[in-house]
Amino acid sequence: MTDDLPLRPATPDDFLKASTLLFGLFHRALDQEEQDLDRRVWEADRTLVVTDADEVVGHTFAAARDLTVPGAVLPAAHVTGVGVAPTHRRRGLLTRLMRRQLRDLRDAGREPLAILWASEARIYPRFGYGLASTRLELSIDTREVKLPAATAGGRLRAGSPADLYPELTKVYDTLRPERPGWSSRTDEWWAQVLADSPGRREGATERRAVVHEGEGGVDGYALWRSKSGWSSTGPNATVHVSEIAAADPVAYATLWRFLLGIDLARTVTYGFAAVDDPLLYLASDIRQLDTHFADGLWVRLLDLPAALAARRYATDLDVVFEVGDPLLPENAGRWRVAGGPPGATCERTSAEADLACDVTDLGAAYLGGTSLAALAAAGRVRELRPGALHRASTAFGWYRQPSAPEIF
Ligand SMILES: CC(=O)SCCNC(=O)CCNC(=O)[C@H](O)C(C)(C)COP(=O)(O)OP(=O)(O)OC[C@H]1O[C@@H](n2cnc3c(N)ncnc32)[C@H](O)[C@@H]1OP(=O)(O)O
Repeated sequence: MTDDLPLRPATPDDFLKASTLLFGLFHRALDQEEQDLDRRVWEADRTLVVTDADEVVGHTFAAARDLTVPGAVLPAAHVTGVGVAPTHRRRGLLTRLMRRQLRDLRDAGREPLAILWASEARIYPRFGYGLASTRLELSIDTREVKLPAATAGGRLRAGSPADLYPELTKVYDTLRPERPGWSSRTDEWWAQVLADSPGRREGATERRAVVHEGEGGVDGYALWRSKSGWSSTGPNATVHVSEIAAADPVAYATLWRFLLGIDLARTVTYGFAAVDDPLLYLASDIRQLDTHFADGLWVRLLDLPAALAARRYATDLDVVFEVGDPLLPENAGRWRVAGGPPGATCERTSAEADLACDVTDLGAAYLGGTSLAALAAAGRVRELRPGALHRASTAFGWYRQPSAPEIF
């Protein structure tokens, strides 16, 4: 019986078996270079495994990183590497792993929330994860899209990510505290972002970097690779952008002008455009960006009052939520969130509830991107006092949409 299989915190000895399991589950040939990089971020004491005899047949890891949320940067458990062996699937092992992980994280008290990227969007809502950020995947026809002409100077400098590493990290760290959805990166996590083993390239070049230097120094960068292509009508290469970040509009437009202008390329792809990405408003023809809407970060509140008191709100609010949370009953019940832009409190109350929802919905609304009003329109949040939804939904919003630049 699978239910009897031991589930326990990992030890360093489990890494190779767990890593081999995960390469297989994601249909990837084992890649030594990547496995070495994974080992650098993997923490045994934040990992759970299920074993069967000598084999690891289930795994989940919660990396300790910070996440930017509206108006704050908080510790967040970055859940990743979730998998169950095909020989053991659909017998409840994921359910056991998720339940135990939520309980352990909550009891440890280090992080008020957990986040993840889902391999399949149907998997995690049942564990209280709500869809908190979305993104646009772009496939841009470079001949059809023009950007406004450059209005200011600035210089582009190209190089390898390794050569430009200090500049990349500096720009990222400058921008990170303002962007809900961005995660802190140690050198080890940067190595994941820049991972570039030949097995990853799918016929494209190695990863390249370009930085923009404004008057005050480097203020933007892009990471990209390209893939050769020829058609009967001529050159048909593709530029794949993996990350682009800039501190100001000049740098951002200049980097995009560069990427869209690379000779012999006809298409530029980018999978992580924010749903309010400036490129949507810079491009001469938005349709030619060929946008495809996709899910991003899923958020799970571990400690509901701590999480709701830690973020900032766009307007004053005073609202009582009736919350359901079957997996972490400490979060269930009635909570009053009161305050405004400088800060809010979240306390248990016996007052009548204004809104009723599941913890999944508060996770979805947490980064300010998914509105409580939209969730109510979907029948997931219920308004119990007229007017409460309008006010709470406005307060939970934010001046920019969350956007997560990296699948961890
Ligand atoms: C954050 C991340 O790391 S995302 C990566 C997730 N991992 C993968 O996608 C790798 C390949 N897949 C797997 O390893 C496994 O199939 C898992 C981990 C997705 C599921 O593990 P299992 O042990 O089979 O899940 P378990 O038996 O606990 O299923 C729990 C419930 O979720 C449902 N479920 C599980 N996986 C899926 C899925 N891929 N699609 C839809 N429903 C699913 C089950 O049907 C079950 O529903 P029920 O309770 O109504 O019967």
